[in-house]
Amino acid sequence: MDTLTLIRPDDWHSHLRDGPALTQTCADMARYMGRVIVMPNLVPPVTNTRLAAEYRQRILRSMHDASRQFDPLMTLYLTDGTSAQDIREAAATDWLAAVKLYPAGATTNSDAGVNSLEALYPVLATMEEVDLPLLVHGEVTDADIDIFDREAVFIGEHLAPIVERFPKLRVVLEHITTSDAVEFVKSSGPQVGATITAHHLRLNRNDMLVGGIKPHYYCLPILKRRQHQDALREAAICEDRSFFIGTDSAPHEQQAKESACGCAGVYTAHASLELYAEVFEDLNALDRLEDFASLRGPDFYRRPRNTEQVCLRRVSWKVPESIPLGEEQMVPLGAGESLRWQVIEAGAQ
Ligand SMILES: NC(=O)N[C@@H](CC(=O)O)C(=O)O
Ligand SMILES: [Zn+2]
Ligand SMILES: [Zn+2]
Repeated sequence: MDTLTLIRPDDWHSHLRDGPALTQTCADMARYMGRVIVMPNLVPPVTNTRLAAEYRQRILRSMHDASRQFDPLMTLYLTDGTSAQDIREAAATDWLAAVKLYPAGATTNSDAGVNSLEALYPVLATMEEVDLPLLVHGEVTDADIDIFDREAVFIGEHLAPIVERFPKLRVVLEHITTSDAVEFVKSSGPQVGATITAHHLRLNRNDMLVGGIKPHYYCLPILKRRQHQDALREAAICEDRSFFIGTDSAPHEQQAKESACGCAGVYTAHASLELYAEVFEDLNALDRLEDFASLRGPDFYRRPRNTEQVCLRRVSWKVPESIPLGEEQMVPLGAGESLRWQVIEAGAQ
């Protein structure tokens, strides 16, 4: 098989950043994606509908030069101060698609995140009532919990109680990294979904740490051991439709990652579909890629499936060593390496 045609995918978890960075991130998204769930972890964070509307306008403006447009679906950043009124205002729009929970201190730009989840239960009750999904960065931040255990502990201590207490609340456990997460999602009802990134499908912690530390593989939740990677690969191609695409493409300037204290985040938007296609091919499951990338997400979010198509061609091409990010440069996943599939540009279809 030398070409692969899919209904146009969507990216259900992406960081576009702001300002000059939008030129590159939006152009990359526009090449593949019909809709993008835009993460709200700007500085300052996107905590209400007005800020989200302004951010959305900046994104739409920076798409002017892109070959085509994607539909930015915005998210609200949950804080200790989020009110039921904030939730109702968000739910009244059709472009504010979800609310994002960052435990305070868990990841990049999460200082304004939630300190006590239990204190926000009234807000979660409103979200359940108005049917606004909760997206979760699922890691505890306790200093005495090992970084490799933080997702599993979060699931047991925080996520399971939420899912039990709010049975109709739609929840997405974002960028899952462990077999514990896979098992939890499988054992929950269809209101609990999970996104899986291309880098967590392709890499494990040996890739990051053996033979020298690779700062461009450092992201949160951190890459886990091989057995967990295998569980994610199995989940991505299994019959359970709760697992779907979400790249967590997260650009950082090269200097900020190649540093004594490097930032967490991996940029994959330059080749998102190609990176997933290689994994699915390695698993002999290319026929499952469309369901994962293009169908399950809209079904979970209760939005129409896209009607356009994208076409990939089997051709070897080399990922650039670095690409622009505003005035700076960033190192994308697979920099300098060859990929086996390439999306044929929209104009050439
Ligand atoms: N995944 C990451 O390692 N980083 C993300 C934040 C996030 O999604 O946790 C970022 O914004 O850089
Ligand atoms: Zn996250
Ligand atoms: Zn993210």
